[in-house]
Amino acid sequence: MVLVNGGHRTAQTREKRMTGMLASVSKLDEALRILNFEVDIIDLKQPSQGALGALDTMTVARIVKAINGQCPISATVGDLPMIPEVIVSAVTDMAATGVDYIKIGFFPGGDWQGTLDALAPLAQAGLALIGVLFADNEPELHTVAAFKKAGFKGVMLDTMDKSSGSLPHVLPDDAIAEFVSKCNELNLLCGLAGSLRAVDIPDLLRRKPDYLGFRGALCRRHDRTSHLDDDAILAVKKAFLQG
Ligand SMILES: O=C[C@H](O)COP(=O)(O)O
Repeated sequence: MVLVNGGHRTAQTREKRMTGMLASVSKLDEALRILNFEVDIIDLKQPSQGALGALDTMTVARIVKAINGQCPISATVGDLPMIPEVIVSAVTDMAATGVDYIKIGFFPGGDWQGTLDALAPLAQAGLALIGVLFADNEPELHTVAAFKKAGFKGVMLDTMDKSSGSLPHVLPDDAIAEFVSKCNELNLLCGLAGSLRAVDIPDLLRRKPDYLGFRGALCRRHDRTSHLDDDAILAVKKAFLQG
């Protein structure tokens, strides 16, 4: 079980093995609106700024205060270069907002190991860090062990190029299965995302990740930079229930 912020918010238990729904939102009114749909994690990001575009920390802090522990919250630190001091600074700033999880994209190039080494003390100090690997960047799945070693709480697979299709289109099923099983083996929270559509949900649920993450599928015309759409959100919720 993962307890954060003194344990008043609890991520789902590994024993339960139910897949939760992570919903990405970009502003306070969207966060309050998605709360009504009883999602499992509210993920704060600015989709117009990239795959893991960040919201400014003042906005994040305001949303954390408004949600007031009713749902776990994650936030991204942006599409940043893999320079240890740049990432550590962004993570430290984001941690001050009180979010439960901080998502860090591991983009091609740069100093991955140096970044992990620099983040390890923050993880040891209690920050719940989630590494994000990109399925359309030929992810080396053996790197999952390095996240565990650095003290990360979990790892997500997402896509960088949102026009490249949904995760099951860019990564073969056996690679997705291998990723989930590697995370389980290492007792890391495991998330799958990447332009997922409601039709992708049943097959991915069979892999039993801890979370499936969505932005585009929750929006008008499946446009991740557009507004949330209640019918689209309900279609995703329904696919979860039927899966
Ligand atoms: O963390 C999940 C992402 O926000 C997924 O965004 P997307 O569904 O538009 O690829």
